[in-house]
Amino acid sequence: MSDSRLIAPEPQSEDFDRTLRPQVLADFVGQQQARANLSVFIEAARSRKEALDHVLFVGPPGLGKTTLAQIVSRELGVNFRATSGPVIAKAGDLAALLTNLEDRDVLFIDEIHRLSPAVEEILYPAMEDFQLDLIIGEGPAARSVKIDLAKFTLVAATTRLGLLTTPLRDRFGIPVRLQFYTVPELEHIVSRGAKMMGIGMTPDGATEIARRSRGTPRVAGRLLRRVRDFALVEGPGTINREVADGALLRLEVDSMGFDSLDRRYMSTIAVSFGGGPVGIETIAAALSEPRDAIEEIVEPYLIQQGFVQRTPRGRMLTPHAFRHLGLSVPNSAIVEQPLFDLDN
Ligand SMILES: Nc1ncnc2c1ncn2[C@@H]1O[C@H](COP(=O)(O)OP(=O)(O)OP(=O)(O)O)[C@@H](O)[C@H]1O
Ligand SMILES: [Mg+2]
Repeated sequence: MSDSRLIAPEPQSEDFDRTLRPQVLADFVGQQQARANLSVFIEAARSRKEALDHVLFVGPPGLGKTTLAQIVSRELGVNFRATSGPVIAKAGDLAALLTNLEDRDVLFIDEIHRLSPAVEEILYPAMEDFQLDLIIGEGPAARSVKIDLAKFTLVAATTRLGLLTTPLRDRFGIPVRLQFYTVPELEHIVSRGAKMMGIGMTPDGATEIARRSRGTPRVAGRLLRRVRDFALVEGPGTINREVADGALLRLEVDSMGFDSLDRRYMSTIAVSFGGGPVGIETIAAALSEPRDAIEEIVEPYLIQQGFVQRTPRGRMLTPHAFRHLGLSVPNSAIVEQPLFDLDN
């Protein structure tokens, strides 16, 4: 996926993430249910002076998984150590991290679905019994040693729950699924961001950006920054609806917040495959984009908005998508009931 994709929810270099990142649970907008539950569990763990149960954050990129992980450790008042699945190459790497933890510390593993199986094996007893089972040496001289670990909290994040093994999934006492944000929630985030950047913004300006942020705070922040540039250089210096709309159109973010890849995805299915059903591999090949990126980044929002459906026979466009593309709705686009959400 190209790095220049403006509304790409994955982090990009010039992100001003750090300044806008909420630091405490109370400043974290949206995800109401997740927030309410977390605050109870955190409070309980704190008052018992025990480690919080292991937490798994699941959801599309840019919804706040990393932010929440940091907030959890801050609210617990413990150390935060961060790593990620692909970085932990060997069992020994994880062992080194685990043995350095203190009681109740948070170990954050991002992209946990990308842990190697050998490393995952180490994690099971560590999570369950706070023990490391290591094999030292090889062949007949090999022996296993058990090392006691501090009672830590593993906080993990994944965009692909479906890629986690069941035993790993089952070891998280607190699974938290993050949802796309509503427009009012994103308005709140965008207004707060504008304030922090010291730029004026009218309520309708905030609404316009919020509506076109694909339900994703990271996208909202990025659009805000681009719109601010237009407002300062070519506009009235304040972000109102006209400025936001003009800027976003020039950035090829359409009225629904879809960008050129979203539109290419939908028009490929519409034009080349008669609206579907068509398999994900075929779509990926037609778009010359990696399948993972399409499944992780493009599809979740289009599905949530009801523009695409996952059916047992492949992806299908809904009438909304045809209308959005300005195409007539073919008879074949009858709404099929999705079997169930295959969960990535
Ligand atoms: N609820 C929120 N309120 C305000 N800003 C938020 C909120 N959630 C996320 N953000 C902002 O969105 C950006 C992305 O958040 P974060 O990095 O936590 O996402 P993520 O889910 O970890 O993404 P990825 O899957 O790519 O790692 C950050 O700049 C963060 O400040
Ligand atoms: Mg993250």
